[in-house]
Amino acid sequence: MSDKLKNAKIIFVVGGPGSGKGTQCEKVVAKYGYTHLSSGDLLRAEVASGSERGKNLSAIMQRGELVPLDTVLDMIKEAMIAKADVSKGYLIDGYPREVKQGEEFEKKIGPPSLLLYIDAKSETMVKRLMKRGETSGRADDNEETIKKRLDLYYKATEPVIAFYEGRGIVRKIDSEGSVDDVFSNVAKAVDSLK
Ligand SMILES: Nc1ccn([C@@H]2O[C@H](COP(=O)(O)OP(=O)(O)OP(=O)(O)O)[C@@H](O)[C@H]2O)c(=O)n1
Ligand SMILES: Nc1nc2c(ncn2[C@@H]2O[C@H](COP(=O)(O)OP(=O)(O)O)[C@@H](O)[C@H]2O)c(=O)[nH]1
Ligand SMILES: [Mg+2]
Repeated sequence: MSDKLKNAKIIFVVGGPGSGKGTQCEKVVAKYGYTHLSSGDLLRAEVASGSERGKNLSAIMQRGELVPLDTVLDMIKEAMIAKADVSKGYLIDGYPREVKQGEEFEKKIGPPSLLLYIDAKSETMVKRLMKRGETSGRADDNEETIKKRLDLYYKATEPVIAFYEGRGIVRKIDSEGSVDDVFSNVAKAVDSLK
């Protein structure tokens, strides 16, 4: 476990693609001053940098597959350490994507206090992503890749929720409603930490 992050308050934000994780995280940042780290955003920044590592990542992400565990974890850890002196806590968005990622995170960084499970129906997620794709410029917001991302979510990521349920830290949030309705439930869960 890392020294600088020893007492860090950590919230995992898990849910399917397009469920509204990023949207809710922004609101938690505004209200609670947490640091938002989206693993997808970190990877996209690496791709945008034009680095050799970024080129490899780009192809994997366009196929809707998972990039190697160590790559994402190192990026998250670096970003956490950079904010350690000023952060009230961390929202880790879009990670863990599989149980193994959670286990490695805990070995290298520490345990989460809460897992926010942002839950929407698959039709809702597809609809939101197709709409987001009109303006996002994301290479993976297209019908074919969305389908692969959803399949992988149900296969690899849903077991993560069951894994942490055993520890009693999962709060399931229905995200079919409006952004503000969803946030009122997210806020209750975050408040329960204090
Ligand atoms: N821990 C992670 C996070 C992201 N990715 C890669 O980055 C892509 C985009 O991740 P993210 O932005 O988190 O996408 P989604 O959750 O699918 O969508 P959203 O931004 O809508 O949450 C994933 O499909 C995957 O290829 C990954 O491999 N491992
Ligand atoms: N109606 C509705 N739309 C939402 C909600 N949350 C997010 N969206 C929309 O759904 C899309 C995906 O949201 P995003 O936060 O990027 O989801 P993520 O993929 O889980 O990070 C965005 O275009 C949002 O505008 C919500 O609670 N209600
Ligand atoms: Mg997102």
